[in-house]
Amino acid sequence: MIHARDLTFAYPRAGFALNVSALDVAKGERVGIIGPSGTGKTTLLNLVAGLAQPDTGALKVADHDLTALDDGGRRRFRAAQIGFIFQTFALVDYLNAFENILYPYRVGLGLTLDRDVRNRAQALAEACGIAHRLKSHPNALSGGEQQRVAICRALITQPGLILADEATGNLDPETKEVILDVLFARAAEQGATVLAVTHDHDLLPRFDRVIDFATLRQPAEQTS
Ligand SMILES: Nc1ncnc2c1ncn2[C@@H]1O[C@H](COP(=O)(O)OP(=O)(O)OP(=O)(O)O)[C@@H](O)[C@H]1O
Repeated sequence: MIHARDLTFAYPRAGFALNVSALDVAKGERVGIIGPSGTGKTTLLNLVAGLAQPDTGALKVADHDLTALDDGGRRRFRAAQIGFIFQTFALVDYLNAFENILYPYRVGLGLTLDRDVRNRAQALAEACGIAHRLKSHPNALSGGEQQRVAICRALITQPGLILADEATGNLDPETKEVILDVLFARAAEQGATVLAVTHDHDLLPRFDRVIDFATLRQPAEQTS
């Protein structure tokens, strides 16, 4: 599902350079990524999602060569393939929780919002314990509730690849387990792959494989 070779990416002004020599994740695998803050884990997820373009290297995701796609191609790839749970949630303030879950259908890109999708949104919200909050806007929701809306939004399109950036970081231990159950159950139903960054070592036994980010990342050249 994911094949990366000799990927490099830099934020020159921040003096940050990422170098991933090889990353391979099979279809249906549930892979956790651990590593210290600021080392580039989110940056790697952004590259895999096509939200950032590698400076050099090869990157194939779901049979798409991401280095060969233009902006529009990457947007269509994301809509069709990726569910991204952002560390900062990235909810839309002026939409309520239900509308936020359905957001991928607002931005078009060939997705059709019908009754099945609405029913799926309702079922996801119920499974995540936020069905009673669906009329509320993000600023009226707790951090944990916002995070669960973000998780439902990532799952609503039934993506083949779920990218999760600290997806349970704002949840209490019990809710964390419930939400991971929902995430993994939905992924299993869809045969989806999960690549999840986490600082939560209690959750690691639940993954098929855990990658220490340091083993992916070769010593970075300072670009400043
Ligand atoms: N948009 C940006 N512009 C410039 N520098 C950035 C940008 N985003 C991230 N960086 C820098 O890139 C480096 C890697 O950031 P990244 O968020 O990928 O790390 P991380 O390992 O996910 O960290 P954490 O575990 O704290 O979330 C950091 O030094 C950060 O300051």
